[in-house]
Amino acid sequence: MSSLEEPLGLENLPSLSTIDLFSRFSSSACSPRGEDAGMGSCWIEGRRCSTSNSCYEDFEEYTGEAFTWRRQMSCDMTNGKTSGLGTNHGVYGVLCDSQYFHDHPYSFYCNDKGTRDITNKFFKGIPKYVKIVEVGPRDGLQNEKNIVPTSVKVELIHRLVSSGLSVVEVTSFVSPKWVPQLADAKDVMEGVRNVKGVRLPVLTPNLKGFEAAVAAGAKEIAIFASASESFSKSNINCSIEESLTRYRAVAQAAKKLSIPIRGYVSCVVGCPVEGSIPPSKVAYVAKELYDMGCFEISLGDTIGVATPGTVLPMLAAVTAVIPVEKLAVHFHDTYGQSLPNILVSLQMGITAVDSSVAGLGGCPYAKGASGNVATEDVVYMLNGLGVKTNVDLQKLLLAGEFISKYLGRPSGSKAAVALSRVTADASKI
Ligand SMILES: CC(C)(COP(=O)([O-])OP(=O)([O-])OC[C@H]1O[C@@H](n2cnc3c(N)ncnc32)[C@H](O)[C@@H]1OP(=O)([O-])[O-])[C@@H](O)C(=O)NCCC(=O)NCCSC(=O)C[C@@](C)(O)CC(=O)[O-]
Repeated sequence: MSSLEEPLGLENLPSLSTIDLFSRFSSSACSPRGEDAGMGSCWIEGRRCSTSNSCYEDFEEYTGEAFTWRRQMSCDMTNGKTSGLGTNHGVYGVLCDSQYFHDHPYSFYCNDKGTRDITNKFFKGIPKYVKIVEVGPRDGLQNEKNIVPTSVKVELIHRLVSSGLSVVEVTSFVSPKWVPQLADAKDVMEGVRNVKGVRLPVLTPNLKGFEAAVAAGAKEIAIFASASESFSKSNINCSIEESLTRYRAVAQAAKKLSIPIRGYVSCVVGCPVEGSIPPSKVAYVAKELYDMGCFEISLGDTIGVATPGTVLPMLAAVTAVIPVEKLAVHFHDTYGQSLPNILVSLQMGITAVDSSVAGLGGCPYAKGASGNVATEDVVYMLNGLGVKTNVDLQKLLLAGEFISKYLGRPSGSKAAVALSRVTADASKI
């Protein structure tokens, strides 16, 4: 059984006795900004911890939000219950507010106490807003064997931006010998020069890449280290420590130009060569990147072997050294675990999630790794949880359809496939 086929369990990980999970994630852990290494506002057990150290219950408000639903529902408001099937009848037994429903035909509004209590119990602490970092044009396409024309990449980026995504990672300034698919980085930047009001970061593996990125007009960059020694060597041809030395130079250069830097840590749970990766190693690399000045650290399950059982101790180790609001999660969906992994991450206080339209992706230097979690699936889940993303799912679906059609294969997003069937069925009625 290869390391990719073998599920990593909690028993593979070192003891986490040094990390007091309960005190860190309990309501008593609320502390003011100054006392908590700059954490500022955070979400703990459904309470918003303000800088004044006062925790106030906010979850009532959260559960009062609209839960988006893809099926039209209506209610018999005379007896407060849903009635039989028909053009104007609800089917899910949920109590509804008739005016609200009239204004929001694809939503329902829960005002049933039992529903609210159970939602409170299971989704305490989930943020109201999640920032999605779209990595499709970079992480998604970098593994494509056939070269995708620059014009298609640029069109994809425009479509993604128009769906409301506020951050779209557009390309990498890496060696074209290592990643031929992204050899047109400069031309892609030229094609998105006029895109305003969104962040368009690019990956830079060293000073050479950084200088090329800046010359091409990049306003934000990302550096990418690994928690696995073997993956670091196969991905960027140097050890972890050598990469950190390189990145310090890049960070200093970026600082001089006031260019924000995002940091990635890859293989945060498992590596194709080394198997399970200790959370302490992930925390160490993440902290080094944070101390260099990265405004956000994205924790990448590069080969998609994580489960909620391994994500939790990894996040516990990292949040012990870096404020949770400075972290993002980045899951690949090799074992179909991305959505539960994201959900548990949100419950741990994470508010930034990386994903790739149509589930494109895979790393050329992580054999067997499949695509990133699909952005459509993430948005669908967050909509269902009443968490805002500011992403228009319809427009996102069109972007996914565009690139899937170009690549000549079905979308890797389950939500996109299901929703396209719903539309096709509806058109036959
Ligand atoms: C880091 C290097 C460059 C080292 O590659 P190297 O071969 O060790 O580099 P070198 O310094 O010895 O130079 C060799 C040649 O590359 C050139 N070179 C050197 N640097 C650059 C540059 N920036 N841009 C363009 N060219 C460059 C350099 O000029 C020279 O050219 P030559 O003299 O032979 O003609 C290489 O290993 C590389 O480009 N690796 C990137 C691989 C990659 O992009 N992998 C996918 C990233 S995805 C990931 O890491 C995971 C993530 C972030 O998605 C999160 C997750 O999924 O978990």
